Amino acid sequence: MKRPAIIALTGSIGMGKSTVAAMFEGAGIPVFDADAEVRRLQQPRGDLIEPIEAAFPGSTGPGGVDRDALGQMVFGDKEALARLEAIVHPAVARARQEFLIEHGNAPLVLFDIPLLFEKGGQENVDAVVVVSAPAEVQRRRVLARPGMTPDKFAHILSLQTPDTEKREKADYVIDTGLPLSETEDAVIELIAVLQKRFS
Ligand SMILES: CC(C)(COP(=O)(O)OP(=O)(O)OC[C@H]1O[C@@H](n2cnc3c(N)ncnc32)[C@H](O)[C@@H]1O)[C@@H](O)C(=O)NCCC(=O)NCCS
Ligand SMILES: Nc1ncnc2c1ncn2[C@@H]1O[C@H](COP(=O)(O)OP(=O)(O)OP(=O)(O)O)[C@@H](O)[C@H]1O
Repeated sequence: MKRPAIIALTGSIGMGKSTVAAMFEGAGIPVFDADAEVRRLQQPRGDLIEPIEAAFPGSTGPGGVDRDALGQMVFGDKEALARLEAIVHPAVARARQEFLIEHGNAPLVLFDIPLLFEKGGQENVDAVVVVSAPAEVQRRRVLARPGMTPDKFAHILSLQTPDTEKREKADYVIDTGLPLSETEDAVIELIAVLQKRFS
């Protein structure tokens, strides 16, 4: 059965996945955003509220999952993070399958998957795009975020496949250390290459 070519977009914290995914979307490519799906499912009445509250008492409230509180419970505790992932990731996988069915006639779709290499998902996609910028650019961007500390940043980095390894494993690398307009030009060029490759 014909299905869209699945392009995975990944990259480490602050490398620009969301920004580049928005560029693909702006160019008409359907985008599945794993992180946005997690946020949706963690909102009030979302499917993940009950199981997360049961596993992490006090981590939800009237506003849904309190992500700062939950982050404090899981970042720094490998066992707790694994328990959270076991709740969240199957729900995301289901939503991704539904998305694929919904866009069954598109030639290309983009899956924005922050933990693609960490979870071995690269086997199930047709091409992998990695967003990457110099480490000092990444650091500056991430430390500018509210609530981020050098320790938290270092810890999250330690959980993620190193950028150099991601670049090596990528089919295509998008440089996000450039001015936005240059990255956007590179994205448009890449879409043309992908359309040709998967036509
Ligand atoms: C723990 C939560 C509530 C913290 O939310 P918060 O808004 O504070 O942080 P945010 O989601 O922006 O994550 C910050 C950085 O940590 C990274 N990160 C998030 N979860 C993980 C993880 N399981 N392993 C490694 N890195 C992670 C993100 O890619 C990002 O670079 C949230 O990250 C979450 O629900 N994580 C579990 C689901 C998950 O694995 N999501 C990532 C892929 S879908
Ligand atoms: N050329 C560029 N490409 C992408 N992002 C850029 C570029 N120049 C500056 N930026 C800025 O860098 C930031 C990248 O953040 P973004 O949320 O896209 O990263 P992310 O990889 O999705 O992060 P996280 O893994 O933490 O969710 C944005 O504020 C964006 O405007």
